[in-house]
Order: sequence, then C-alpha cells, then structure tokens
Amino acid sequence: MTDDPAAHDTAATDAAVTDTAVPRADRQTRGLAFTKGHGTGNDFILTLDPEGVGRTDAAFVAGLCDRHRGIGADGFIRAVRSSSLPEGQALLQSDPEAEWFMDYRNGDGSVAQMCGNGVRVFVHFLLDQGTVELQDGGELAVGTRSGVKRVTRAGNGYAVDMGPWEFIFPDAAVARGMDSLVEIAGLEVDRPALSVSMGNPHTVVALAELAELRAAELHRAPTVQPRPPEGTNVEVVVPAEPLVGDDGVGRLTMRVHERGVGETQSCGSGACAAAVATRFWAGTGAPDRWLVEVPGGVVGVRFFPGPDGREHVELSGPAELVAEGTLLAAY
Ligand SMILES: N[C@@H](CCC[C@H](N)C(=O)O)C(=O)O
Repeated sequence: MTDDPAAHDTAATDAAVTDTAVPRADRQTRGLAFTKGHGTGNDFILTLDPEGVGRTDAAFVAGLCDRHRGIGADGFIRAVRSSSLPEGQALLQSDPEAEWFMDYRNGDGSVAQMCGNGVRVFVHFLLDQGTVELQDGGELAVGTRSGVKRVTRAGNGYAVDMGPWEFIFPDAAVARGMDSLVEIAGLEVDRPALSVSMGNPHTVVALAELAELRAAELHRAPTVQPRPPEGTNVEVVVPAEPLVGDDGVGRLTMRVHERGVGETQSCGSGACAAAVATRFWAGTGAPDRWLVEVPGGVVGVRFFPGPDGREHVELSGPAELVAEGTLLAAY
C-alpha cells in the first residue's frame, strides 16, 4: 500500500487501521443507523451525526466500507452540524448559511477534501432525513473541506458549484499542455497527463480510442511522475469523435482510479477535471458544456463565471438512496 503513488500518504491511515488508541469500549458501533446511497454508481454509507460525536477513525470507516466484511461502499459520509466541527466553525465565519458539513472519507478511511458525487447524495440524504427543506430550484449551502459548496435541486437531480479549477503544476501545464507521465497497467507506454485541482487532486490522461480505455487495468494504482504533493485520483478519458455534438455540447468517456478507493463507477470531481483538461487541450472555441460518460452513468459539467470573478465548474447528476439499516458489527 505504501508503494501506491496514486494514494494518500498512507502512513497515517495504516497506523490508524491497527490503532489501539481507540479504547475498546468506544469501538462499540452496534446500533448505528446508516443509509446507503449512490451517484452514478459511486456509492456511499451516510450517517446523521449532528453533534459530531460518532467514530470516524480509519479502522471503523475501512471496516464499514469493506465489500465482504462490512456494508461496502466507495466512501463514508457523516452529516455534522458545521458548528460541531472546527473545520465547519471556520467556514461559518464567512458563510453562516452552511449549517451542515459533509464530513467525507474514502473507503480506506483517508480524509479527502471534496467529493462531487458525494455532495449531491449528501443533500438528498439530508432531505430524506427531514433535516433540511429544499424546493425544486432551491439552493443549499454545504460545508466541505474544500470550502462552502452550493447545491441546487432539480427533482432527484442536483447541480453543485464545485468552485474554481486550478492546474496543480501551472507552469508545465501552460508551457507544454502536460505536466506528468502516467504508467497504467495494461497500456504499453507511459502517457502524458495534466493534473487539475477541483479542491481535491486529479491527473487526467487522454487515450486515442475506447479499446485502450477498456485495456487499462485501473484496479491497480497508476504511477504518476511527478506525483502531486497529496497524491492524486487518475482519470483516463477518450474524447468523442467529433468532440462537440450538433447541440454544442462536448462529450467524453472516462474511467477512474480513485485515491483511497481503487477503480470506481464514477467520480464527480474527476469528471470536472476531465472536462477541464479536455477543454484545455481542445483550445479556443471549445464548449462550456460537457457530458461525461462513466461506467455508472452520465454526469454533466458546465463552466461559468463565478461570483468571485473566477471561472467555476458546475457538476450535475442524479442522487439515489437505496437502503437504510442498523449496524450490528463492532469494529
Ligand atoms: N477519492 C477522492 C475523493 C472522492 C471523489 C468522489 N468520488 C467524487 O465524486 O468527486 C479523493 O481522494 O480525492
């Protein structure tokens, strides 16, 4: 695991998995109420913990997310009142509307800054719990480790302003249109890539054809050189031919290896990063609207001028809740 360049610095996670610092009495999680949901197949275990008192240590989260010995999910999301967490309290200073904080963890228990599919499912979960009200067209401010995100409802679909995108290695990106080389199992030569931050890090690789996309063995972590400082999620994309349809919308097909998870059916922030990179490579005149096909469905990406004067990225797509239950295990 420690050789996995696409993963977080896993030392802390590994230590926490075998952590005996959590007193045995506090490991009792039997009776915990949970909901299972997904956005285009990117699946999450959600719990409501307004006061922020529940367990979030890596051993617990990894146990819950284990697909054989737990409930199984790509990630764990805890709904906490922003006022109950230091990160949330800091956000409330500048944005008092963000009453709820999406406390997100990857399936291996590592903390990630942002989850684009997760934040849509999070809002759907809060509505289902009766914790918030949101009419069609209404907007909810959500606290995240990547700042406050505004989520708009359209039926069971949600659109989130993910905020501004940034190149992780801006000098190389602008000078060469790529900043790193990625070795992907199943593909013969290393591929050039562009690393984009959507609050969390992504490295996007363009392939020429769908056969190559199918050949990529994404259950293995790709090797990225140079590796973004906090690790990275790797998106492999094939731009459509033609890239832009008669409707003026750009299209691409994507698979992803997520940091802290492995291959997933979808990654919302990854779809945004894939659209950023593809639009950049396409040059002047490339569209502001994109449809990104992932193994679990299709998500929309739109570029627009944000209220802060920077270009923002909107992610849209469905959110589904599929089950609720009570935990029997003590991890
Ligand atoms: N694995 C990611 C966090 C989760 C991203 C998510 N699936 C999405 O929809 O954006 C990371 O470690 O950054």
